[in-house]
Amino acid sequence: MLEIDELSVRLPHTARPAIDGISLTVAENETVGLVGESGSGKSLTARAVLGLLPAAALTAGRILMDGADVLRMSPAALRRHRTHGAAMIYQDPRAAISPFRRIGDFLTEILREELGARAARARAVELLGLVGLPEPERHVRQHPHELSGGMLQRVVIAAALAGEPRLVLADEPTTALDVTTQAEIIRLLRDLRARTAAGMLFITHDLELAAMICDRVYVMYAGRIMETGPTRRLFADPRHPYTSGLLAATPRVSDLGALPPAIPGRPPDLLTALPGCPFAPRCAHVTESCTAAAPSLADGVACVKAGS
Ligand SMILES: Nc1ncnc2c1ncn2[C@@H]1O[C@H](COP(=O)(O)OP(=O)(O)OP(=O)(O)O)[C@@H](O)[C@H]1O
Repeated sequence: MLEIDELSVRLPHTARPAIDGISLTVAENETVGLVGESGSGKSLTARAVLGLLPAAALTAGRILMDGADVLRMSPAALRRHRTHGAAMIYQDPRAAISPFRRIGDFLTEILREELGARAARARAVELLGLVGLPEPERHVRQHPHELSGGMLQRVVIAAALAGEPRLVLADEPTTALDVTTQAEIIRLLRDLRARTAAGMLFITHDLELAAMICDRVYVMYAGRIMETGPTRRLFADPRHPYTSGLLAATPRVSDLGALPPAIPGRPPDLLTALPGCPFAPRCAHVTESCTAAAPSLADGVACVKAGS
């Protein structure tokens, strides 16, 4: 359904591409994780899929959605793509919905043009029921401040589902929520997956969270895919030192206050060119060949050591 083919995105006044030749697929009914630290290019990838890159960005490669290239769509095709093709669930529901608008108006905005006011309102009520809100008829008349963060995130999910999109892009959809609500939203997304044929690209910095919901995972670093594979395999047998580092650095309650080992150093910014493997400066297994040229993704891993 979604096939990203060698996508590169370069932003103005930068020394290297923010997205550097990534290839990625999502099939119908599949949930795929895109995992990595802040700044690795995850959100930019989602924006590219929606055709929402900054105007000054230079792109190469293709983003095929059911065979049509998003990077070459007409404005009319793009508009259609953003409701029925791919829809985004954003991180912070309070930032996504204007505090002055009723929930019903927020939802019908997307539907009114196609369905007319009456049918749009009925559909809004139906959608609120679909995402598990207890009193849809009442909620359409309410303002955002009358709902909790978790309820509002359900409204945002309902809005994303309004056009029955083929693909849902979920960008850190639970980061702004407390842990109980986070678990409820993950359960809802899993449940919706069983009831719709939509595929999902689930973006997170949290590998554990990705494991709860994703069939496959892509691990991204400095605009490149470092490793990819079925979630279970990736967890049981991480092959790239970055994946192992991310897993080891995930805090667990059972550690009883002991801090997990962090990956030393910071991810690189966009102002320095990186001739070799972008992870090399932080990698415990670095060899001379790592800094000479960036290893390409072969057999699911982009690493000289893991690939040998
Ligand atoms: N509109 C923009 N203008 C300039 N730089 C940008 C723009 N959008 C993103 N970037 C830069 O591109 C890089 C990738 O950003 P992106 O938001 O995709 O990362 P991310 O992995 O989603 O991180 P986060 O989890 O913090 O959102 C970062 O270095 C960021 O500063």
